[in-house]
Amino acid sequence: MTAERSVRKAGPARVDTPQNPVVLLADVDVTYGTGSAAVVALRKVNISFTAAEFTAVMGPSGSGKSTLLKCAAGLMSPTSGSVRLGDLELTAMPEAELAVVRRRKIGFVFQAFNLLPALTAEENITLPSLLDKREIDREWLAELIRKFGLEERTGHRPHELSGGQQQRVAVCRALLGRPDVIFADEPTGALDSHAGQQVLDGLRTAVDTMGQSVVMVTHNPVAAAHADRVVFLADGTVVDKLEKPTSDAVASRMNRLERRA
Ligand SMILES: Nc1ncnc2c1ncn2[C@@H]1O[C@H](COP(=O)(O)OP(=O)(O)OP(=O)(O)O)[C@@H](O)[C@H]1O
Repeated sequence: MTAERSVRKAGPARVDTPQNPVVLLADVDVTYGTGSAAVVALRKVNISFTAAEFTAVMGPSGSGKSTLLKCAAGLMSPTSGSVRLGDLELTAMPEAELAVVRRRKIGFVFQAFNLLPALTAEENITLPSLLDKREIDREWLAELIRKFGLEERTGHRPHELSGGQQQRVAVCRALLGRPDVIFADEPTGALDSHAGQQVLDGLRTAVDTMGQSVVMVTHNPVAAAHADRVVFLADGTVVDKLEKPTSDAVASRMNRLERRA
């Protein structure tokens, strides 16, 4: 059986949540290494992410943000607990099946853009769909290019684009396949504030007008203030949440956590 055909449905959810979550982590623990070298990176994390919701994940260095993102995106398996994407249980799913799930259902945006230098902006945007032998929705592609202000740049290669334009290409690439969720790891970390603002506005628009679920790790309170809520981690545990965050409120909670760390 091909990996595509064998992507399994999970059993009933173990945790009730008010809305149908796109991603649900239940009792997730992650320990790196063993014995005296063991590092506990996540402890009993319970969290869900829903459609049309923009979540920022914050916390001091080493608090477990990247580990949380990797588990939620099926890039690593937790030591124990459950990670569900819709009705798919990702833990213990064989890697070949996970790769298909990631390709079809998850969009990624990284700090370092990760564009292929030899390809034009448009080729970078369409590459994952082509590799997956999916037909390109040309209308959707044109709409994304327009929304992200890249009409004059589709034929340019990454080195001919500004950092902000490169990241907008990466966001379009993530959105083209209409993923269930987009995970963004410090998407504005390498950008100046104006370029960062454009990328964040694009993600915000994707949430508001396309019902996209976006989960973003950031160190920047101004970036986090674009989200609907901020989840704060400390020592591998969710210690706080802030709805409708302002950058001042986020900065003050982060100060408190950093003093504690
Ligand atoms: N591969 C690994 N092997 C051992 N320990 C690891 C590994 N990856 C992460 N850790 C440890 O797990 C903990 C959580 O790391 P993680 O990278 O998730 O934190 P973070 O909040 O993303 O940090 P930062 O903000 O500095 O990127 C840290 O103590 C880190 O040293």
